[in-house]
Amino acid sequence: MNASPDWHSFPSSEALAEALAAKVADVLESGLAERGSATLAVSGGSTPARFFDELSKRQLDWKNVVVTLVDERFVPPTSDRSNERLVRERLLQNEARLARFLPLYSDAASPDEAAGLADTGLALLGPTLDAVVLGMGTDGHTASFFPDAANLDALLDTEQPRRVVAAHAPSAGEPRLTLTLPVLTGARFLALHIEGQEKKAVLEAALAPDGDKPVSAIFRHATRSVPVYWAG
Ligand SMILES: O=C1O[C@H](COP(=O)(O)O)[C@@H](O)[C@H](O)[C@H]1O
Repeated sequence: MNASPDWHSFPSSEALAEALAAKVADVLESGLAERGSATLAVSGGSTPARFFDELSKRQLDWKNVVVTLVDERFVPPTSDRSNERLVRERLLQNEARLARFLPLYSDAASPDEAAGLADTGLALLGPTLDAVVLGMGTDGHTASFFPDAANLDALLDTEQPRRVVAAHAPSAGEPRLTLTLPVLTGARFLALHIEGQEKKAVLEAALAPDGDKPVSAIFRHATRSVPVYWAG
């Protein structure tokens, strides 16, 4: 299916962060009410920090929420490139300090071994994540689906049995660990959070009928409409 983007545009990053935090908190609240626990996978990079600040202040039964990452750089959490570090510093604070965190990174001998360990951990969260918030780079990558990833076909395989795999792409800077396409598109709530005119133009091109960026695959294979949270 080709999921239509559902644009939510905001005049500022602050307004976006508040609205996205309210929506994600609602989704987690529903998961908690229906199943007694809820799962959330968030992206790293520079965009989500304000959203994390807002979400961390929401009143929820956080001790029954598991937070994990959409993708991670193969660096320890002490690195300023670590997505885990960002989540610990900006999301697992305030009310959300009680949430459990499932890292993708581990001190394994290789990214592939770390991905195997993270895959086992993710399986314990059940087949369907409650909420996933993706980001996107100006090259059209989302998660760690980089256009030049050597294993892009495996990352974007709709039948991929693994939940987490390693990604090796020269443009990524370091090896990555990433959730795979079926885990992301199968989430009960899946949103894309982008900011700025440049990313808007990249996404519009990716969503054109001939769009062929990694992020295009998300919309092509999502099972329901994907809200795009955008601030100019
Ligand atoms: O490398 C990454 O980049 C994307 C986008 O990051 P941003 O800095 O442009 O917001 C992010 O979604 C992904 O999680 C991260 O690992």
